[in-house]
Amino acid sequence: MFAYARSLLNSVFPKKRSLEEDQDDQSLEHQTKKLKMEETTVADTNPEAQPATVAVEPTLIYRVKVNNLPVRDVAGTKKFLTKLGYPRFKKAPEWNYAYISFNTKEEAEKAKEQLDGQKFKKDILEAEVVIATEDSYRKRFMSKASEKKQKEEEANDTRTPSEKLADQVTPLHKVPYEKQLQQKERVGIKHLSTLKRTIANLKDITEKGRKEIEWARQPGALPCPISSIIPSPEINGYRTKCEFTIGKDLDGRRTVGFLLGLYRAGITAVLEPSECLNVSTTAKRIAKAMGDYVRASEYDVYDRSTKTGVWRTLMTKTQRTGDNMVVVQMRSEDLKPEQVEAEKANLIAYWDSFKDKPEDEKIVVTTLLFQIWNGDANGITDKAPTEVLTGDGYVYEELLGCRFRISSSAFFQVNTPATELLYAKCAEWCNIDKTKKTTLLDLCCGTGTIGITMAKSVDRVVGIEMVPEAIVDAKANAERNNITNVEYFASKVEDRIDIVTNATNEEVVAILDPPRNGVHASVIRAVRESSKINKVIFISCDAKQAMANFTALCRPQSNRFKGVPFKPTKAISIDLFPHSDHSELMIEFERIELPTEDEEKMKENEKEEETTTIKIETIETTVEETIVEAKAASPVESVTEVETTVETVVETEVETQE
Ligand SMILES: C[S@@+](CC[C@H](N)C(=O)[O-])C[C@H]1O[C@@H](n2cnc3c(N)ncnc32)[C@H](O)[C@@H]1O
Repeated sequence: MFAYARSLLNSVFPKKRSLEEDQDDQSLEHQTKKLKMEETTVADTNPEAQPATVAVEPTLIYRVKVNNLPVRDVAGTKKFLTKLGYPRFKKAPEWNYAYISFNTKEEAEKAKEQLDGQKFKKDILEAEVVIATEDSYRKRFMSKASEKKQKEEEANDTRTPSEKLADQVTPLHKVPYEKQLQQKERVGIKHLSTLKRTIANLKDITEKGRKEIEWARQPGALPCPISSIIPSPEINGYRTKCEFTIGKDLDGRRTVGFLLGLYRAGITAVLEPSECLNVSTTAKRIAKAMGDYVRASEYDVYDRSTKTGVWRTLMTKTQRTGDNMVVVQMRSEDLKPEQVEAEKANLIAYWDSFKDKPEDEKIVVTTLLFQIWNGDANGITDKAPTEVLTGDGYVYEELLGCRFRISSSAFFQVNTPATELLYAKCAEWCNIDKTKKTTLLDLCCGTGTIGITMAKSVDRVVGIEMVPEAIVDAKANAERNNITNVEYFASKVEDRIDIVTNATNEEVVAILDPPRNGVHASVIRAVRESSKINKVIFISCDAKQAMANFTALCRPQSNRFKGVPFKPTKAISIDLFPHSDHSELMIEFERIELPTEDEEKMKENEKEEETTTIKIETIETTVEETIVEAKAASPVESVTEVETTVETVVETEVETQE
């Protein structure tokens, strides 16, 4: 009888689901499972990981080996390294060390500096930078079984080499564009829900901290609204920058194109990009013409395994203004200076000859650059100078009514029409109040595009960028577009956090458009501590990797993260990379508003009164409903008995709840 009444009550007072249960609801779980697969590919073929090569090109892996870690305590190590900004590492339980991978030597050295000498548990950590070839790295971490499986898969692979290359460079090329967009939209949703869950599940949070992350503890999967993905206006041939390898194809013929990504007995095959949908017709034509040139050359192409040969890399920047930059890289160790000079003259004459060709073969190279590189790393490098052979050494691009100069080493988004949509949306979200004096912090500003296109609606723009050539471009770009309220700093943002911290004006808005792995944690700390910044627009081309930044921006205040935290308020994905599995995710973060002490007290009182009233009202209704239901469902029992029992249970409920 009592159980019956209890079950009736349970149907009216359902057991409260935890927030975690709410978040993990069926549909999301299903979505997450589906997305797990996508997630793995995101990390492997990120557009900015290999912005120029498109194909998987890196041959050197930069890792930091962290020694003196506790054996077995992987969870503790994860907590410790995540706190320092390194959530991804490799450690087997029996190792007393871990490996953290980086894209560049500089990043690895920085991490080494940070980790070396840190105290963890009872030990002082020792960190060292380890550089390995991708091949040896793969062997080190690939088990015999997976190596065998891969070999079997390769043997059963019936695709032509061109198809393999297309699958590698543009993995979604067979998926209808509408479906690609749906897939990318789901990825954005998944990242947002991960952010919410990560914040909600943070451990050791004080009562005050809980209030700061109240938004993450609300029911529902998403922390903020996400708008429909913005498609790319152009879906084929949109890439303005490509970096091609000069090597040999599967038949040993000298070829200019992308690495097929297969290593067979030290041989790396290069294939023409003819089937790659994202490469522009001009870039394909340039690659083909350079192929003809190296085939006719008396010098061989560079061989990565023996480190011999001459022709190494070709980079193209093909803008919609009609400007085309070609950068040719060679190894000169075996050549005499006069042979190098003769080759430069040949290249000038060669590219010049394409200006007068029939329309379908015509190539107008507006600037030709040349780089000598005898080092190991592959690709155009900033460690060697680039010589301008023809033109002024720049290409120019039009974007949102402004004209931008781009040098060979400067970053510029590779899909111009989609970038216009991204920046226009970013400006809309900045929602600049023109009656107020606003400073716009353009962090990781590249050639200054975002700040310059928005400069007229703000009082001041401050741009920080680590590539000095890009800052020279940014200054020239501001001048060219008659923008006078900008200031630029050639530095890593983390080395000039004073600029972030000291930014003052009536309003300060920060736009963070970092590389795929985000910014150093100190930048996020500076943004949080700069009380004038109330809005951050974060543009990320790899939200999975930027998650540590998002979390750092939103986590409650602590000794390490001071300053009132932010919360995500809206988000949108923009597809800058059709046929690849990447897109940009833009998130608006706003500083949370904490109630004052008085407001807090008033709220508490109101809440208490409200809860009591609601509970009493609910209980009254419940008693009535329950009695009616009980009467209907229990003809054999005495109605009075049912009434009494139900009332007893309700009273007990009231007592416990109050
Ligand atoms: C995704 S790009 C964005 C550039 C620019 N906002 C644009 O849209 O053209 C990232 C830029 O951050 C720069 N960068 C990378 N790490 C940096 C750091 N630690 N400090 C400052 N700039 C950095 C890169 O050189 C690159 O220009």
